[in-house]
Amino acid sequence: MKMNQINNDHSSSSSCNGNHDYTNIIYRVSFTKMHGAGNDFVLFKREDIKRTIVSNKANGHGHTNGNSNGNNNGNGTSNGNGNYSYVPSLDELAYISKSIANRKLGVGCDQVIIVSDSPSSKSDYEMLIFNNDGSQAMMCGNGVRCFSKYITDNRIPSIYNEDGSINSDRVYHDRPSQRVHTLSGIIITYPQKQQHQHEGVEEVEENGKDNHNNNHNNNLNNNTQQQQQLNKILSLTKFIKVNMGTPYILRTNEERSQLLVVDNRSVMNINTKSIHFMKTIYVTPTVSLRCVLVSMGNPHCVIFLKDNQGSIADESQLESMDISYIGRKLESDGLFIDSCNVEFVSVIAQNKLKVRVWERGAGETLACGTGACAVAVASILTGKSVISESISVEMPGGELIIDWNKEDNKVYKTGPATTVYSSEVNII
Ligand SMILES: N[C@@H](CCC[C@H](N)C(=O)O)C(=O)O
Repeated sequence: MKMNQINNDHSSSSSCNGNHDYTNIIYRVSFTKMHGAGNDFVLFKREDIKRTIVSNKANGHGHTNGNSNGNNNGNGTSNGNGNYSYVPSLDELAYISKSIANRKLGVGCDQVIIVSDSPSSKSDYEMLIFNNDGSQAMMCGNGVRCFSKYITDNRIPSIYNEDGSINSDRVYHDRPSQRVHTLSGIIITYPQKQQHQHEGVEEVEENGKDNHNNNHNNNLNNNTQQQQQLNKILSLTKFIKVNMGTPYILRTNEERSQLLVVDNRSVMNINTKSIHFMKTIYVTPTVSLRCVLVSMGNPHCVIFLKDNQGSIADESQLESMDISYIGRKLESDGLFIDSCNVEFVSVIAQNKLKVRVWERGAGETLACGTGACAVAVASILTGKSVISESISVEMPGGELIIDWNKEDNKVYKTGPATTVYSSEVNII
């Protein structure tokens, strides 16, 4: 479920009797740029996309209308000047995401995250994810923390009340947890759980209400201003905990055909025998790698450098090694049912791992949330880490804390979500 072929003709022109006909679609999107440990995102609500169609075909003069082109019949209502707020198709979302994610011609990001209404009362919101190559992703661990902060900061109401009834007045309720529908199932975030770093720092009201006399006021104002600035800085980053669900063994193409398994994954727990997930993969005719294959809702191929000494690099070379060659090679290896993300790991201590990631559809990123979970699970399964304690996964952009809970067999991840700025972008 990775690639959505982008099949849009977003502009067209033809020449007949010397006349030049054209139709152009222009999208305007209000967005927020965020990142989670350096894995960067552009977030917006589905309804924040406005579309204008500019055409001279109807009367030979410049003309705008609200009709969509042949491939994408979006629905919408015009405000009279050709600007349309409407429901874009999945093809259009892929096209828009790829354009926005372009680091030279757009805003630039690893993934685009689109906030949508939940498809059922079982969840509160829906999160759509597109990699920067325009392919749709099933899950994004860093993205879901940013999603959760974006919902809370912008007080975006769910269309469902907590009891499952329709929230017809669209009233926002702060919830201790948010159920986020993704292509790989429902992920639960805990937006108010401040953990690590800024825990316990008090926030004051913006207008500093408790000023009583003038002398006192100046000091208080200074303090209040400082405090307000601190609040602003603190509110830019929040530490959010996420229940990332159950880890799975990732099945290969061969296994799927041999075992006739319908799904490309099967559930795993701490007792899972290593035979199921350890694989030897040839990256050249003479170089093979021992990998652990894990699904955290999306596919991961975890390579511990210490298990592959002499093959690609020593553990001490993690920071300097070129991961793009093997990353690309594995991403497109026929072994995988739908490509994969690749993690390169150095074990610093029992529960401290250093990781670099090659993401399918995005290349090397500064961090990967699902990747950090997959690495922690792989480390426990292969006896390098212990399950009863938190595992620190350090990536080039920051640290994520992972806990695999033996009781419910779920993986919990805590890490930062940071707001960078909000703006608007045109896509032509
Ligand atoms: N950065 C992500 C994962 C994004 C999707 C991935 N590239 C895929 O296609 O599976 C994360 O933080 O998990």
